[in-house]
Amino acid sequence: MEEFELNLPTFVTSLLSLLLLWCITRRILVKPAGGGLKKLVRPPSPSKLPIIGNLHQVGSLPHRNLHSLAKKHGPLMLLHFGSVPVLIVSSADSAREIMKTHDLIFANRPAFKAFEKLIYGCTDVVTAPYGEYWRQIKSILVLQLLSNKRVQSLRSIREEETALFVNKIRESSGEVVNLSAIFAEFTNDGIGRSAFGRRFSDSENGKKFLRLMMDMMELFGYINIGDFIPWLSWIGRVNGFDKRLDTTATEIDQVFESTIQECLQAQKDQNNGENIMDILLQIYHPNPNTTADADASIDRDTLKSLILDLFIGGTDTISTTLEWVMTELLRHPTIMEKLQGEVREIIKQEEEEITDDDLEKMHYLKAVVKEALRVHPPLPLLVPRVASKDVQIKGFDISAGTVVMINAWAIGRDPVSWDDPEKFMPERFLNSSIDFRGLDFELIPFGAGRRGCPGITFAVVAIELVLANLMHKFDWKLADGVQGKDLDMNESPGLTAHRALPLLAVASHTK
Ligand code: HEM
Repeated sequence: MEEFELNLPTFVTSLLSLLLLWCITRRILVKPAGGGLKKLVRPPSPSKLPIIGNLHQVGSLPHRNLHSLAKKHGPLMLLHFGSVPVLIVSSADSAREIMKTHDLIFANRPAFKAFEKLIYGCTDVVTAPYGEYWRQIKSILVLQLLSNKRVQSLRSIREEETALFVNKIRESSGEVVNLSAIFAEFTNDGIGRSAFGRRFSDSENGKKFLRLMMDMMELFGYINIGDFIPWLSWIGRVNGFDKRLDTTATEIDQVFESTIQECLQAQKDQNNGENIMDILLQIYHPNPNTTADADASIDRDTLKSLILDLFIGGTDTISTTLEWVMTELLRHPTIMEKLQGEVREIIKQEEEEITDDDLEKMHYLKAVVKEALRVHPPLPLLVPRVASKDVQIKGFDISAGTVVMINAWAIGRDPVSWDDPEKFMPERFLNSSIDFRGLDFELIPFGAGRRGCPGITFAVVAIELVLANLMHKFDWKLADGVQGKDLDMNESPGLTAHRALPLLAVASHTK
């Protein structure tokens, strides 16, 4: 009988090969309930490169590049950013599947390093993992800070800031004004006053905070290779990304600490009008005589991260919307005239204040804002979600851990949902019930479902009020004789899609 000899290298090699084969087949084959092996059906994918996957196809304006890819591969497309599977959703139908039918499975957010470092370990509403903690802080945000009652109570701040902003334009009547810069200052000061009771542009600390916010938004927009290819995360240490994260996080915290101390002092001196920081300090420190330090650090971090959400959510998005609304109106003078006609018909006197009740009567104004949000959603890819378990979407198998990006920019231009989608035509909304509150998936600039934006009312009232004032009090034309058709329409890279070039226009006072 031939003796069986154990050849160790051959045995180890065979064992490893079998193990590898098992891992590979396990990835692509699963056992269905009835037994047997079933091949997983993945959404179509463009071809990818080793290691980086499809990262090279994303470019600096991902919503545009992904839209072009989706035209070839379909409204559900599977890409790979390094080793991470990323599902790109580009139709209303597929978005409904993600944010309504399977909303719970897609209620999580991916944990990117920039979020973790800059937002106190993802302790805020935007980036917190789905679960009990997120539910608690979202309800604080929704019920205490962004409720209709609160939005109403912040009305005087909104109106005062709008009046200041109108004055600033009036003073530069006949001269070129940089509307992009004015909109950014307006939203920062509005949120600054609502959050801390003071205008940011007035103090050194405030100016520093604004600079840090800009750094933060830039860092959020940066693709950190380590988030997608973990074994390359050392690159962040070499290229300075990690250092920038650390420095920005430390500086933001210093500004927060001194602002909290100022607010506590102002509370003691009773010389502060109620603002969001005060409300948060009351929630976490019911006894006004105890200092915030006495409490657990999570409370203090949560407080800071909730304030950060107001800035992340409520400044860039609102100013970007205003920038694009005015861009479209300057490109379409007939639409601007029609809108001015509506506003001036409702508010007859030049010095009359525009109230929230007046806004309710301005149907064309609402249609103009909707149309601008359709073609220029400020967050064109919304905020990414992640699948918490395996699920089937429209017959395709999606694995747990897949990141999901919903291309609201592409959905707003989908000819399946919209006639003449490239045309700026507010009239399409006049006899339509389509709204942006998360029920109509062809128009989702604010997302939808559990993780949908809680700041819609806050944002929309601010945008409508500014726009109504701009239309009521001024006539507008583009600066330097630029014709509407020649206006640069490029977007800048980053999380929010601003105009690449500032919007320059000339206002003249209405007679
Ligand atoms: C034009 C203005 C705004 C736009 C276009 C916008 C858009 C969005 C989008 C697309 C999301 C993600 C939704 C999803 O995943 O389904 C979101 C989430 C969020 N927004 Fe807004 N937003 C705006 C204004 C605001 C304002 C004013 C605030 C607060 C003051 C705010 C606070 C938030 C928060 C906290 C979340 C996270 C919700 C969660 O993950 O549970 N947003 N927003």
